Amino acid sequence: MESIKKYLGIAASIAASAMLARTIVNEYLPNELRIIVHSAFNKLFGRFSTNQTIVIQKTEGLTSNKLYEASSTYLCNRISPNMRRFRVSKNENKNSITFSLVDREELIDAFQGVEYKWQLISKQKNERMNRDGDFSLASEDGWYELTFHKKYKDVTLDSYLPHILEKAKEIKAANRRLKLYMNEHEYCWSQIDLQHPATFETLAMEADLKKTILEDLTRFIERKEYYKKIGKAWKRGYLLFGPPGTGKSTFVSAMANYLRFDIYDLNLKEVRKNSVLKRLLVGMKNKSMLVIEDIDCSIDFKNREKDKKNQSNQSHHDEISLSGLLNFIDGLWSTSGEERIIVFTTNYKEKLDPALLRPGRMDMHIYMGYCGPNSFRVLVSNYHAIDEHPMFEEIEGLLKEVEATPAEVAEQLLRSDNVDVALEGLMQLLQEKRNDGQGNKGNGKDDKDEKLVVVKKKEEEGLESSAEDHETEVVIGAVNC
Ligand SMILES: Nc1ncnc2c1ncn2[C@@H]1O[C@H](COP(=O)(O)OP(=O)(O)OP(=O)(O)O)[C@@H](O)[C@H]1O
Ligand SMILES: [Mg+2]
Repeated sequence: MESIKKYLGIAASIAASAMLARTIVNEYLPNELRIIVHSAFNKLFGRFSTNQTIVIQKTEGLTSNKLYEASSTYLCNRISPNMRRFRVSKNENKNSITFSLVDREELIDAFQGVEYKWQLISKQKNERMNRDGDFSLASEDGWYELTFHKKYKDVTLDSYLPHILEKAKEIKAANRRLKLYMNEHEYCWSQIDLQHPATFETLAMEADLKKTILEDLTRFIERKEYYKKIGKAWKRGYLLFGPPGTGKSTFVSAMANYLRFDIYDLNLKEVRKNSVLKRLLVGMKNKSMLVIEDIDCSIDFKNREKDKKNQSNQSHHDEISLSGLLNFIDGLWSTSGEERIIVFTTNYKEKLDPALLRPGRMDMHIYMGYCGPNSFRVLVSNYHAIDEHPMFEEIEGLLKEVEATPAEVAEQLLRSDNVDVALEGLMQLLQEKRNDGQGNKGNGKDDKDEKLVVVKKKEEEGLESSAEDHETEVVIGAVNC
């Protein structure tokens, strides 16, 4: 018993001395010397340790180490408020603040029940003294040390590190700035940052329809393997139709912000040849939306007979045509890219060629309608942050009677910061519309208002062989709140 006590006493004093030595090394030794002493410590005690440490170096030779970059991105989201010290910074090009580890501070992470300890070891390099006697630090080098129990080496290499790479990719995709591409100079896309703030929360639309659309988009994004299995290009088409000012373009931006997809806004009037169209479409990146606004006015798409004649006439055979567009959408382009959304907008669905509307091409037909009570509530909450007001009942009654677009309603709401004044103006506009007898609902012109109908569901054409295929053509003739 005495001897056990003696050994424990010795062990405790060795541990205490080791801790004291480690503190002295960390606090007082210069960087270079500290690294040498650390590696000697690790060699000595590593023999008895049950832990294993992976070193992830910032640079490998002259090139940067992708795993180091991914670890930094991943760890930035794992910084916990319990940590004693961490670093924050804001880059000019980013909207938000980024977090990162500070030298030697420990971060504990868990994955599949395994505990991981992360530590950043940084090393200043290229220290130079300038004329004033100050040091200028050209850059910072270093590495991460990732420590875990030896028995989890396989899990770490086979699952944890790939998980970090995957997560870092997702974080980067979520943080990147979206782009809006336009084909102003016939042959190529020019790009700007897409900064439209529209979201599905601020989009005035009947709640059930919004839910249906969001579910459809989410289902599409999650079905990569399914599309592969059935041998179908991973793309989906949406046709947005409805009067001017009902939010079709706003919807497109909300969709891009929700999916984190870039928008390719194709102006067909700039494209005169099928070959140019083909080049533009092939030049699109994955995770993107092809948008053709006002498809009915873009080009003479109505007359496919004329199309056929042009094709037989040599001098016209490369002229842009409906069949050219449809061929690319169906075939060549779809096989060369993934995660594509195609959106056509129009004020006049009835003017479109049936070939554009057939299932499999435009999978979902969405009617953007006049403003009803639900849309009004969304708009008034967007612009004045209120849920209730004594004037609501009367306004909602009027909205059921007359046709006012969300754009008209939004414009009135924006006219004053004083909600009473804004609502008064809106009420006047709606009363004038009613008294003029213009745009009255229920006059038979537009029987889609005030109802949400999922007209039919059926398997997509050309997929009869796949019994499991439940892709649906959902025609939503609907909407006004
Ligand atoms: N459903 C809506 N939700 C929120 N805001 C809307 C909605 N509809 C219209 N607005 C407002 O009206 C403006 C015009 O809407 P938008 O350009 O999206 O209409 P549109 O249907 O694309 O019209 P057009 O057919 O003329 O292209 C938008 O900037 C937005 O402020
Ligand atoms: Mg528009």
